[in-house]
Amino acid sequence: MDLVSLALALRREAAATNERRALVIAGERERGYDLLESVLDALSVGITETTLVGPDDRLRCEQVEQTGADELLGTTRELLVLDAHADLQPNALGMVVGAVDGGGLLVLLTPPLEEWPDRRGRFSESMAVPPASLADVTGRFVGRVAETLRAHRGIAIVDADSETIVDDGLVEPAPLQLRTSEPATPLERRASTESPMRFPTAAYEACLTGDQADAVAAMESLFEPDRAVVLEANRGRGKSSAAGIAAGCFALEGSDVLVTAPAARNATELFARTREIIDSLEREQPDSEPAVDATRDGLDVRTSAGGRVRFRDPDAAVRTIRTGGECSDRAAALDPDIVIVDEAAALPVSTLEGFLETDRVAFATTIHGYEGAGRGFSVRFRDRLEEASHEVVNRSMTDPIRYAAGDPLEVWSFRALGLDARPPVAPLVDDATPDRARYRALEPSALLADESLLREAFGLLVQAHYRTEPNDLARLLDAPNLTARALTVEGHVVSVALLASEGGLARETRAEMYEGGRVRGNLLPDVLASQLRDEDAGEPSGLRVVRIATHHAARSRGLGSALLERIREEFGEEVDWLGTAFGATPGLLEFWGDNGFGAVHVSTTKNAASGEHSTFMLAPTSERGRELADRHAARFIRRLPAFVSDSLADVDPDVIRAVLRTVDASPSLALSDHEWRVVAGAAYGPGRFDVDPGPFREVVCRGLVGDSTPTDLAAADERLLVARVLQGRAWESVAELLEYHSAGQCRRALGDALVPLVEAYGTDPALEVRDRFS
Ligand SMILES: CC(=O)SCCNC(=O)CCNC(=O)[C@H](O)C(C)(C)COP(=O)(O)OP(=O)(O)OC[C@H]1O[C@@H](n2cnc3c(N)ncnc32)[C@H](O)[C@@H]1OP(=O)(O)O
Ligand SMILES: Nc1ncnc2c1ncn2[C@@H]1O[C@H](COP(=O)(O)OP(=O)(O)OP(=O)(O)O)[C@@H](O)[C@H]1O
Repeated sequence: MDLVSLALALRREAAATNERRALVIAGERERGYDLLESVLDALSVGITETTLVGPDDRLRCEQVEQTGADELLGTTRELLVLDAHADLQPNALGMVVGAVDGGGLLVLLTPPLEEWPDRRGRFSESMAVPPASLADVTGRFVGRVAETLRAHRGIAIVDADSETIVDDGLVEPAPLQLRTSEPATPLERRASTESPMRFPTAAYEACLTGDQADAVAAMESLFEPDRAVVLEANRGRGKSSAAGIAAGCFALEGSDVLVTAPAARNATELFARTREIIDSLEREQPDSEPAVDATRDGLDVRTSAGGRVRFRDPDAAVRTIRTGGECSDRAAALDPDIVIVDEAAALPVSTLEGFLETDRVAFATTIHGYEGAGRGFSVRFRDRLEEASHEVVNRSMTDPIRYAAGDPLEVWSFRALGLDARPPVAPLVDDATPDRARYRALEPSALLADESLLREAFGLLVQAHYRTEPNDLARLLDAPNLTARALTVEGHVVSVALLASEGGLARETRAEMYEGGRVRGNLLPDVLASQLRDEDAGEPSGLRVVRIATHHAARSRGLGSALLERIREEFGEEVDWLGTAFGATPGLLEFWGDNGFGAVHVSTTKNAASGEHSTFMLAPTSERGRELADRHAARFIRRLPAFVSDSLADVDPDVIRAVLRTVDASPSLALSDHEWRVVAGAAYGPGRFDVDPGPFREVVCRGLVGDSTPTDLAAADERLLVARVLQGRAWESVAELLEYHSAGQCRRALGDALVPLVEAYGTDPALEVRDRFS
């Protein structure tokens, strides 16, 4: 068989099964393009159905760079060509495979497969983090891709240089078994369930799979108040469409449905289904007005029953819900009846929480995305959803829509990119304890040799962290600055940490950082040098815990702490410090604080993904590390009063309290006699905080920094001291935030909260004031 016949045979097979096939053309690049041209001529796929992903615009079709492959998300092509000669971006590979339609073909242009792992492209360069260089970056990830291409079905491999077919990739599917009965249609499936059908039958006729019908049926529960529906699915299972069909049905009933998603373009499929169902049902009613698109982009659809489906970006959507009818913006003023959040996993948890203020809400979320295997939704938001008053209806969707179940390219890409990596099932680890656990390194070679170890370790990292992507798997295997450690029980991973070497930088690199230049990796030295203006911060060497996770079935038993302890034992002699940076929550700050990490900085802006401010922490392991940590802790407490009232004024007071508690330094307190009289006057007498906040801030910092907080200070007092004194929030907003009846009550409470601080630190003039008023 020649290459053209092979390509035609692959396409035929793909079309017959509604699966996808891949053709790898491996060899010299120009030769590969020559062969590709002949394949394209023979396949005669339309230009609009073909895309080349690669560095040069060489074919007569759309072309995008690998770094721009996210344009393909949510779209499909019959033919996708990925030119991986000069570079392979792991995330792009995932997105490209995801965009091949059922019946379609993926063509990969690669160097000779045996040489491919030795090539270094832009992605490899991005892993050359100083002091390491490109020569230290390995090619294991590409080796894994090549090996899995060889091993998986449905993937043909052609040697372009010798023009030989190494593997024809044909699966030769058995002819379809004669079925004794036709499977139920989505409508029949819905009709066969016990619950009465509340959407019109057309809604179920519009569904493409039984799973989708189940999802639409779950959405019917939003007819009742206090319901939250969660639709979880891999990509391309039709969850957005299910939500769109349901939105249309509610609007046909006269409801106002607000749809939100990270970006308007994410909502196009949803609105397409909404419009289809509304158009089809309104056409049946002779005297009805047609659905009106009030906006040019089609993201506002109305029905003759007065219903509406409209898009708002997430922040505007939350504002709409919070302000309800009191909003001055007329368009936003309408309080929606139902809110649908699409691609919820890509939104910050703080934004998601805002949607819980509405009583009928649906979240559609991707489990294994091609752009990332993010599970932020399940990791962080699930608990909060369970605590809310809504009754939660969960549906997961597994039947793919764009191609048949069991499609070989999905199986291959999930394996090669770790997209379906999962932690061990709970029963395997739920009796894990620190003394039964074994500490082990997860060397790349060991991970490659043991697929189940790799799946468990990477799966745990994915599950624990919002947006762990194929790029992260590649980094784990190839980046010279990264390493991983785990605790296992009976061979199963129960706790895992990803570690990055940082610091140990040459003088020139440090100077570059200090002068604002971009130096790869080295997050902590970079923040300390470029933002906190410490040119020497990159000199000591350190180990940053990039990510740590304990299996959810074994948390709070000391495993995470034990893992950190073992890491400290192993690396303590080699490095000067351990460090970490993460989206600050009170619980996590407590975990790190208990493990000897002290905060030295909090980012001035929120992390776009987590919606939280990052905290930077150090735990010294040598004298040099101690000097670095002490210097930054001392500077941190010095700048705290001004810093918190400025950049951190909107942060949750509990986060600020937790940050302060971890700081490894004690602020000095040098108020003048007069200043002490002012503070004591507000604590015991008619004095006022707002006429001279400076001395109060110093006293409160002294009280809340470190772990020697006066014991009679209650948590509620601490919150008030943070919100009013340190953050400088107005009385009214503090009263509202902390649920005081009035600003006046809040004022009086502040006086009381100051008392333990004056008792603990006040000098004689302060005590004289106290005695005078008591
Ligand atoms: C750089 C980073 O990776 S930061 C991100 C850390 N990872 C995650 O958030 C992933 C999800 N969480 C986890 O996997 C785990 O909770 C870890 C890794 C944070 C802690 O692992 P564990 O094995 O539970 O740690 P360990 O048992 O030693 O300590 C638990 C203590 O940490 C604190 N803690 C940790 N996380 C939380 C939290 N989310 N909320 C409240 N307290 C917490 C508590 O003090 C807890 O003790 P408690 O349960 O008695 O109240
Ligand atoms: N009921 C339907 N009618 C017509 N087309 C549909 C239907 N359901 C899904 N599709 C098509 O299948 C593809 C995947 O559907 P959809 O975008 O709803 O899935 P998804 O699970 O949200 O996937 P993704 O996460 O990739 O957005 C889309 O191209 C969509 O047009």
